Amino acid sequence: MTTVIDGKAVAADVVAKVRVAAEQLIAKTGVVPGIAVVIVGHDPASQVYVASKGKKAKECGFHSIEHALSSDTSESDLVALVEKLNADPAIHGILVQLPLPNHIDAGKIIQTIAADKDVDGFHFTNVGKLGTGELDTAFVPCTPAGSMLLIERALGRDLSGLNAVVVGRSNIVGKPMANLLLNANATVTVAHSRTKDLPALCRSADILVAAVGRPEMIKGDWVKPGATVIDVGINRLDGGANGKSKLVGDVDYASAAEQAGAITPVPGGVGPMTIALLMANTVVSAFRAAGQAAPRF
Ligand SMILES: NC(=O)C1=CN([C@@H]2O[C@H](COP(=O)(O)OP(=O)(O)OC[C@H]3O[C@@H](n4cnc5c(N)ncnc54)[C@H](OP(=O)(O)O)[C@@H]3O)[C@@H](O)[C@H]2O)C=CC1
Ligand SMILES: Nc1nc(=O)c2c([nH]1)NC[C@@H]1CN(c3ccc(C(=O)N[C@@H](CCC(=O)O)C(=O)O)cc3)C=[N+]21
Repeated sequence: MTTVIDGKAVAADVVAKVRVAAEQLIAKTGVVPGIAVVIVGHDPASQVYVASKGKKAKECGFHSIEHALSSDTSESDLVALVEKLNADPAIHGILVQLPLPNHIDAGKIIQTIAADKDVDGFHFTNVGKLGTGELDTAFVPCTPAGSMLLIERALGRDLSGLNAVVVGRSNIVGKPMANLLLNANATVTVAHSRTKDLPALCRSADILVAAVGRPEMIKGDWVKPGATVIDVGINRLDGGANGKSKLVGDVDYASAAEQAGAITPVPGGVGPMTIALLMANTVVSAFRAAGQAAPRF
């Protein structure tokens, strides 16, 4: 039987733990975890994510602020805002929603965020710590960290001896995902647009992570029977109910579910975990700022 991995339920568990941790920190030290989300421009999908981040932050008992800037905001104004947030003791986590408008150098903005408030885990310091296995003091990017929690829950054992294939090599998903799997002792292959015979490579995977951005690209006959399939893809297609767009992953769910041992749906898989791990990283940051041993998630 195929297990459908319920990312929504696991995310709700994580959020509940974050809330308890925040209450304990507040009771002990008076420090209230604070998160600032910055959005530039009016991309509708980005606005949806930013709204749900604010809502979850309130659920966790955090101090939560949002800066919505117009799409013609200059790079120097954005740098100045990030520097102000870096210096604000009430803020423990800063997230600048990506993508940014073309006239702003996203890399420059990311490196301006103080590494100890970089709850996205995109700053060089955090990338380096993940690469060298310093996970106790790193911030790990939320989507791969959330995917890893789902993998651990689905498999319930150490990953030694298992083959993992990550399709996609972006800095925000594919590469950090590969590093996490390697840290967990899986044997990892990272595939991308130049990979030869991707279907055959995917068929070798006990753990298959799809982070490609191509709707339903990975078919059932690319999936090894019994494999754990994690679909990171979020693709909006026309033709949903009531003229709305329909959300699909990078995996052809219907055919892949026939082969997989466990599989994440889209929506309701990795997406909710991303937001839950953002809350987890923020509460961890607040514990560190207060000089307290941080909880683990
Ligand atoms: N659930 C969530 O919380 C999140 C979901 N996402 C979703 O995950 C997906 C990936 O995001 P992201 O990593 O930012 O995307 P990017 O566009 O940055 O990276 C896509 C990767 O896929 C590879 N690729 C593209 N086409 C193919 C192909 N035909 N065969 C093999 N590899 C291919 C690219 O290869 P190359 O490097 O050679 O170009 C690249 O490495 C998207 O659907 C995005 O919306 C992203 C972030 C969070
Ligand atoms: N600095 C930065 N950090 C990010 O982490 C970041 C970002 N920029 N830019 C955009 C991507 C994308 N992302 C998602 C978050 C939640 C869902 C999510 O909650 N998805 C729901 C569905 C939501 C819907 O209906 O649209 C689900 O899959 O069930 C999806 C995608 C975070 N990202």
